[in-house]
Amino acid sequence: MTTPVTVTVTGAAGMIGYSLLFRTGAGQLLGADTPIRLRLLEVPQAVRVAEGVAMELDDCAFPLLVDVEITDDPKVAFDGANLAVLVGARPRSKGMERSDLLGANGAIFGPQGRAINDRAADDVRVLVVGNPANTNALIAASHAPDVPKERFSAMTRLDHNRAMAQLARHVGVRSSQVRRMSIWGNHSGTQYPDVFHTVVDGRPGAELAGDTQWLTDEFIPTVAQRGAAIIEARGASSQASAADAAISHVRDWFRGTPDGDWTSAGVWSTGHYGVPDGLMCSFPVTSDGKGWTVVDDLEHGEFSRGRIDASIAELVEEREAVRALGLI
Ligand SMILES: NC(=O)c1ccc[n+]([C@@H]2O[C@H](COP(=O)([O-])OP(=O)(O)OC[C@H]3O[C@@H](n4cnc5c(N)ncnc54)[C@H](O)[C@@H]3O)[C@@H](O)[C@H]2O)c1
Ligand SMILES: O=C(O)C[C@H](O)C(=O)O
Repeated sequence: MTTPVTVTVTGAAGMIGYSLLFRTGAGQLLGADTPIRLRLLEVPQAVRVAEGVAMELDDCAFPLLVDVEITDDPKVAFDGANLAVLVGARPRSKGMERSDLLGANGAIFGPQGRAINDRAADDVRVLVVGNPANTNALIAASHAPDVPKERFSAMTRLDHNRAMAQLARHVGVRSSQVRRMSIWGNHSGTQYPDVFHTVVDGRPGAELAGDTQWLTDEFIPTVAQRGAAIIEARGASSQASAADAAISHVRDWFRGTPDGDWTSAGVWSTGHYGVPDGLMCSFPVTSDGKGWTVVDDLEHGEFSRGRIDASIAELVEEREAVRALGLI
């Protein structure tokens, strides 16, 4: 049997964890040929719930699931991790300012970044799901100086999938007929879902983008505000779709994106498209199974550029805020 891959999941007792862990056990994260050793990290008061989740994982008798360990200690959780999926985060509570939220999450993602640096396997890759995902990823990466920055990514795959579904519905095709969607910027209301470079049922998406009213009044706000709309409808944030997006993100990262297509992920910027260095910014990306590569040379008109710049400005603001708090 192949050597098991050690996967650490934080926030294992939470809602996304409850979807993600069972699909992981079933082999959907890394493929049906890869045995997995799971390490679950939770805060002390949620360890008992995580133990219950682990009991249910046992009861599935997943052939690929070699072992499940639960801990409240990041050093133990990330020991030997080949993949870390950082889901656990501090949600925004009533009356909490954005800077309070960034500060509270900094206190989580800083120490976790440090523990990944000190304890994880040499080939560790880290996906940050917990919000604010881009800036949490930036904080974690900043505390892991020995881990190459390109091994960290922030999840914008849910936005990507939402954009594919909305575009497919608008055109009247299946989402499998939409290729080359791109999410630019931050996983927030300022994100820019870009249809200009899509190919829809073999036709250039730029033709559809001619319908500026649909783009501006429907498509962009629907995608960018979808998380809030789900919270309003369910009374809880996206759970199954977020777990599904995490699965797709990891699968493409480890097994490669399909030929002729790309996906979207928040990655460490190194000057692509004029984005300042060292921001965890969403770009269109491909993977050869070893790592992400930003898709180069896409041209942007004024409409797109203005929106991309607005989202980058927000990422810069968040970086300044966590810098001012001494978190990076
Ligand atoms: N990037 C995205 O597209 C996306 C989509 C949906 C949700 N999210 C975010 O994902 C996060 C988790 O969502 P959820 O619905 O599972 O929330 P949840 O509140 O149900 O679960 C979060 C879990 O994290 C745990 N946790 C908190 N601090 C921790 C720490 N220091 N170490 C380990 N575990 C810790 C909590 O105890 C809780 O069990 C939230 O921040 C949410 O906003 C991101
Ligand atoms: O949890 C949220 O605030 C929303 C979430 O990031 C989402 O996009 O569904």
